[in-house]
Amino acid sequence: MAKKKSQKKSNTGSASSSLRTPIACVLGHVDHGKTSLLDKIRGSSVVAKEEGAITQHIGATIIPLEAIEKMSGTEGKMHFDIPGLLFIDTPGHHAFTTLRARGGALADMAILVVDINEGFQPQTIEALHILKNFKTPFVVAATKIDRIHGWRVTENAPFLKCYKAQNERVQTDIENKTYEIVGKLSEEGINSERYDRIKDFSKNVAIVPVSGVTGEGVPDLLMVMIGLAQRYMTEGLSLSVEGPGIGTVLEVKEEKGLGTTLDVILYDGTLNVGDEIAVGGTNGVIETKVRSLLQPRPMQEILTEDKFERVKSVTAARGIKVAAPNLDDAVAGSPIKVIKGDRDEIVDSIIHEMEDIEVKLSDEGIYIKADTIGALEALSKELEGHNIPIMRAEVGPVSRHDIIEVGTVKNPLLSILLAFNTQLLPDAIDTLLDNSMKHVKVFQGGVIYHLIDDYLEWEENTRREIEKQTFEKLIMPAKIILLPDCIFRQSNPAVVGVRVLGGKLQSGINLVHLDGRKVGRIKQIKSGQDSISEAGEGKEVAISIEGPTVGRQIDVGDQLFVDIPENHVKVIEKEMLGRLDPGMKEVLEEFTSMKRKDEPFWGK
Ligand SMILES: Nc1nc2c(ncn2[C@@H]2O[C@H](COP(=O)(O)OP(=O)(O)OP(=O)(O)O)[C@@H](O)[C@H]2O)c(=O)[nH]1
Repeated sequence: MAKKKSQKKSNTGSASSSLRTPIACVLGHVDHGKTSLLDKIRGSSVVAKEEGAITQHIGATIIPLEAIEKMSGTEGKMHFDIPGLLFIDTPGHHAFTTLRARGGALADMAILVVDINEGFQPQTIEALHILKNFKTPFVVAATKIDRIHGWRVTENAPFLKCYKAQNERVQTDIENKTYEIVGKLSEEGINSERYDRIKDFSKNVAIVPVSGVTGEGVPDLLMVMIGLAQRYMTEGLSLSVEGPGIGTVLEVKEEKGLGTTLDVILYDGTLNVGDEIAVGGTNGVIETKVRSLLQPRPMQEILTEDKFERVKSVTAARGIKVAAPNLDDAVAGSPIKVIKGDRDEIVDSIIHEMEDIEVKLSDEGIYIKADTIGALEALSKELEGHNIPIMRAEVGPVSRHDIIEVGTVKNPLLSILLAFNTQLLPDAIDTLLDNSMKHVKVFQGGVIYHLIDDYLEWEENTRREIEKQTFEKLIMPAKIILLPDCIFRQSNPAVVGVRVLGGKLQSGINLVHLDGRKVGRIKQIKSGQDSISEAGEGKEVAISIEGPTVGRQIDVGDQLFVDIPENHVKVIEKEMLGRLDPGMKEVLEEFTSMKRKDEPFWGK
């Protein structure tokens, strides 16, 4: 398992007292049970811990170690320094990629949710690629085990305990389905195993069978996560509680009576009311002062008028709402830092982090836009995987200017804009309707693989259409022989019976002898009384040829080629060779070798 980037070691207290709560995100395919699992994790830990002890934060929930130990029945049996786990409340890869910190993912670890009955689906793979790109350690939760036919429910029980209580068929079913997931992960270059069979967690991804509804396996899942964090990530989790606060903006939200506020995950240091802060905005870095820090009121006080409780100071890691002036332009996913020490350096570091987009750009390619840096990166990585080149990548809504830029791209397959999770501004829509922008195509969507699939499908169809138009105009190879007893007219035009020996004979084209001498142009092809435009291999037809006289320039038994122009040969050899039938290919080879006898590079 990859380690997170190491962070500055804390200089306060012992290692154990300075470990912060690891931040976890839940990812996976639509409907595979992300929300249910998160709810279950929150719900069962509320049960496990006495009322009020579980802390619901802004945008996140902390599951304290004590609650995890109680659920799994491991209290006092093992020693952990990790204080618990902080789960980001919004599941899905959009949240994951938006939440950035230190140029990577904010989440220290992740749960990849896979419905055990459905297995890997497109978004599972997409999520896996994102986790791989960010080098985020993860655990696979194989959900919906309670849907396996014959499953005996033992609510919220550890997995192994309830696994033993199942009949043999159910056990075999789980084994097989788990190994299907192992197989899929292996295709992606990842070793994995059911968690209880893993000896070295640094080399294998753990798969924990769970139910987000009946709760089996949830204690095991949490234990595995705590264990992983404790054993492999402690360096990245060291924390200077007393240092200036650093966090990531989860959401920019308008709140009644408070104006624009920021929901922030504070992952390092302390944030106080009155602190000066810097945060990334659409028009540069915003510098402002914390007016208030707010957290949700405890359950029992929910009926009071004010839904938030004010606090003076908070320390990492936790979710908190920040109220301050001038936050309207703040951007979700941007860093937020307490200004202490060198102001310019802090502002620069925010600018740098906001601009630090890892997208490989090409000289020729499509345009992409997304609502956040993380989303842009995730999209670009997936495009890279499909070998789709990107010329430009930007954060923000699609503007008129963007459409005009795309409009300058001449290649019809690349005058494309993919807008991921971001809107088209009204002037962009107007511009798209303009006649001069007819070749510009915009794809919009909120699911990366849908967006890419839509584009690829369109691209394939358009490419085929363009090829069809090009190929329809091409003169194709053909070789014919003049048949005996079929001279219908000597000349002006000569009308003769021929058999097509190979290729496709078209009217309106020129014929040459096998040595290249010119013969004349086919005026018409007739099959019986019908005039036809082309004749394939084996067909016997009558053709009228302008130019030659039978008995002089041509005669019975002569074999003739269609004279293919040089630029047509180029296109056929480059683009169509794979699609030519063997007879046509053979004729093309004969024809080009005749042409290349004197000019080796003819048609190349
Ligand atoms: N029986 C059973 N049903 C489950 C389980 N997990 C989820 N479901 C059901 O599956 C459906 C989808 O679950 P969600 O938790 O909403 O899935 P999700 O991945 O969050 O879905 P999106 O937010 O739409 O991506 C719901 O009807 C859940 O009740 C499970 O472990 N067991």
